[in-house]
Amino acid sequence: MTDAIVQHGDATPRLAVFTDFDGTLVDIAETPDAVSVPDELTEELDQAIRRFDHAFAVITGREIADIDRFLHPLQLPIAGAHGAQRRRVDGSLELPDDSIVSAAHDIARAIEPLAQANPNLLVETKEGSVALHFRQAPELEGACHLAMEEALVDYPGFTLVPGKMVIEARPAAFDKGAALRAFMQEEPFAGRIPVFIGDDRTDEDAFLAAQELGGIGIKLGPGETFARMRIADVQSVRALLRGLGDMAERGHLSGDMTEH
Ligand SMILES: O=P(O)(O)OC[C@H]1O[C@H](O[C@H]2O[C@H](CO)[C@@H](O)[C@H](O)[C@H]2O)[C@H](O)[C@@H](O)[C@@H]1O
Repeated sequence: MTDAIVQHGDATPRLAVFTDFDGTLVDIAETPDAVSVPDELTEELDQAIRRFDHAFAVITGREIADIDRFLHPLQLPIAGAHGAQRRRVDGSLELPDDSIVSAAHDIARAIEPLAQANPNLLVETKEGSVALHFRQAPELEGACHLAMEEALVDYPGFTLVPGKMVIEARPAAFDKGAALRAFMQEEPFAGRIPVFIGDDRTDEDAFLAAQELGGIGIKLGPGETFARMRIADVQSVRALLRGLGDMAERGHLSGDMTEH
């Protein structure tokens, strides 16, 4: 554990906690709509908000509206669509320009013929990004990458990001690290130690951002990573959030994670 987090006594470190959604707060499912959100998760997140004095946010590839639907009735601070959208603690929104939103729709239209020819592919059009899912047709991974590359030729402002059985196009100007930094400039995050927990390649920018700001990245599962710590699975993430929240409430911090 870093010196930054293990401090006891008078100098209690105050954490700003950020988590990814899919694969981190909930287990991966066959399709984006099929994820299961246990009631206890919303209760635990509600408790986390209070224990971290509202310095808690989700940074996700999904749209904000999607997370609101899954975590109803909670309305957390969220960076959605890989940071293209952001809802601050006070509820105010930063949304992408119309040109970005319409470019995402154009990219989705360009890849639609591939999805129509292969019903097991799924195009997810978001406000500012597009995902092409091949979880149910893994043999089409190469074709999906190719279709996305071709679709992006006319949109140099977009970049491709591979995820779990998905290839996504997002504006190059946004990523999860930039979203974390934006939150960290605002109350109640400012001045706290950032912790970011995620499981996927798109989370690497946020691991780096958290660590550059004096905090810690925690990677769920195997695979190369910039994160300095690892955690095993979704259940352990939820246990960690409960534990950190409990210790924040009691005024000191420690944890049960593996440094690598
Ligand atoms: O940043 P995240 O919160 O991890 O979101 C990343 C993407 O998650 C979703 O896709 C992934 O989860 C699906 C449900 O478990 C799974 O079926 C899919 O294969 C995964 O790639 C979501 O649909 C995307 O929009 C997010 O960008």
